[in-house]
Amino acid sequence: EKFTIVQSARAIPSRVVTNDDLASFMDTSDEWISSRTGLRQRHIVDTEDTSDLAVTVAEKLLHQAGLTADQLDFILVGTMSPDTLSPSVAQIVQGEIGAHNAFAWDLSAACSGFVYTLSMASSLLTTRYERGLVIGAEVLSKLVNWEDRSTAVLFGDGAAGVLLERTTAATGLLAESLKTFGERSQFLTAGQQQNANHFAGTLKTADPYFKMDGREVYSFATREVPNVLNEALAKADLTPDDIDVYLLHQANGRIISSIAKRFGQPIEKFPMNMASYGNTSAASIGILLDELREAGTVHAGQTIAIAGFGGGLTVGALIIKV
Ligand SMILES: O=C(O)C1CCN(c2ccc(-c3cc(CO)ccc3Cl)cn2)CC1
Repeated sequence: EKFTIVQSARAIPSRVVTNDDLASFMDTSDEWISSRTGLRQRHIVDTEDTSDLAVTVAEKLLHQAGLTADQLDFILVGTMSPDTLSPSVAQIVQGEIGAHNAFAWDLSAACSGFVYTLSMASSLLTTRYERGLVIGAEVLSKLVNWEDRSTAVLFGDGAAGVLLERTTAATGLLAESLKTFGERSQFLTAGQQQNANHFAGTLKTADPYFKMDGREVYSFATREVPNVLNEALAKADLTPDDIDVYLLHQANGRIISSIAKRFGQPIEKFPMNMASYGNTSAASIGILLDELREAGTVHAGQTIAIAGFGGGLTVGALIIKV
């Protein structure tokens, strides 16, 4: 399905929190965190909320493209950490930038959020619309229990996105494989809200913070990511060698290494930047893509694969001709 990635941009909070910063108030260490996860630091907001980061991304994309906001047909935001349930982050962005001709909504697919949202945008561009934004934006620091060292050390805040335009060129989505395993949803949860309505019976304890069965999510990712990559490649009639670079959700360095090994591709094709950002859920692939486009590592003419995996439990892969 034909689209071009016209621009990419990212918005990263300025505050850096290192592993040692965490160790100063939590029973953890730089050695444990970096050896088990590959993370060395993360960016944590001061007063910005998710929509502030998303607005910055949208403004950068329009400025870089020399476009005005009213030239957009849609704004889609993948997030699991919205400011509010209503308005959505996408609707706040639409209002803030004055995209009078764009419809806007959020999509919630945790760490597969960018992949699922890009797939949705591709469908919009192939059927009816000309131009839109796909943004992944997260302030996961609001969902973290900062006394739970097993999860607090893993996550970071950030946003990134792309400006997409319909095209007649042979670029865009070649194939996809999106899968959801709801029966495993309890292995990675966050944001449960309390309902104390007048008629409520016994209230279940609302747990607003991240809870993760790391072993279950780890094994899920190493099993299911190769499956969706292989399925998408088969649909595109391509082999793993045909892919120039694999952009995987930046959750954990050891997970990406084991996926690359199982998938039989050199680790050089799996760039990683989680050391700098931590796990930023729906923002992670967009941040990596923007950095790699800036460095020229990802450029026109290549065939790339992007894959998300995590909460839901969800997993998904897109094969894209850039
Ligand atoms: O080595 C250890 O003891 C532990 C072993 C468990 N680890 C994990 C496990 C899972 C995740 C993870 C999280 C999300 C949520 O966005 C999505 C996708 C993944 Cl694969 C991150 N880390 C950390 C080090």
